[in-house]
Amino acid sequence: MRGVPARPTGSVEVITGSMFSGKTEELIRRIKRAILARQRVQAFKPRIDDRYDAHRIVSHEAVSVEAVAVGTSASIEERVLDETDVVAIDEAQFFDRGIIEVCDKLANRGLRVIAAGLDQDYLGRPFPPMPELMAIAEEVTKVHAVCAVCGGPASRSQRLIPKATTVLVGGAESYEARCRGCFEARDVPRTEF
Ligand SMILES: Nc1ncnc2c1ncn2[C@@H]1O[C@H](COP(=O)(O)OP(=O)(O)O)[C@@H](O)[C@H]1O
Ligand SMILES: Cc1cn([C@H]2C[C@H](O)[C@@H](COP(=O)(O)O)O2)c(=O)[nH]c1=O
Ligand SMILES: [Zn+2]
Repeated sequence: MRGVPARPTGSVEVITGSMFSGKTEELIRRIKRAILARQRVQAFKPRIDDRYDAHRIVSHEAVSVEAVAVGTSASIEERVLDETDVVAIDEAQFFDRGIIEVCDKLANRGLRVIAAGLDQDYLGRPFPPMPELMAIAEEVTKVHAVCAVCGGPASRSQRLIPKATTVLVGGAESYEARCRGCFEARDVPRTEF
């Protein structure tokens, strides 16, 4: 019949924002709704993020769902089963650039891909591969935390400890959410020394 797609249309959804903005909570909410709709969901997280649980995606409020920890984007592609409807990925900023093609391919196969990750690093720079993932996504949701300094909507992650590497896994002991005005792009906190 004319106008009726031959296969289900896949899509890529990105949930992004600063730390503590509710990205993981929103990802888990979408996963739970998909399961309620009897869709088959596979969830993944990067192996590097060992903060709370190796086999679960866990929010800062300790809400969690089961997930497989993988080291590379290729391992996600290898593990996706034929019968899977939804692929959910947390901490997408920690994956290699291949994650863009993997998400694109899965969506082209008809799957719904939902990826959550930081849009900016501790200096306020775009956090690869998130910008490209956002570019190929059908839908991008930006969520905001509460600024730890002024209480306004926070879009940035302030690093609180003096470490000048892009990757530094951590939580509230190492980072706080800040708005544009309160954020300071620097490696060493002024108040610490
Ligand atoms: N500054 C903050 N702003 C908003 N939520 C915060 C803040 N600090 C802690 N939280 C908690 O973090 C939760 C969001 O956690 P989570 O979904 O894991 O965020 P993200 O994945 O974006 O880091 C909120 O529901 C709230 O309880
Ligand atoms: C800003 C920034 C963050 N990280 C790390 C810190 C956490 O382990 C994750 C973000 O987790 P969340 O679920 O968004 O709270 O990323 C980093 O390695 N480098 C950075 O610049
Ligand atoms: Zn502020």
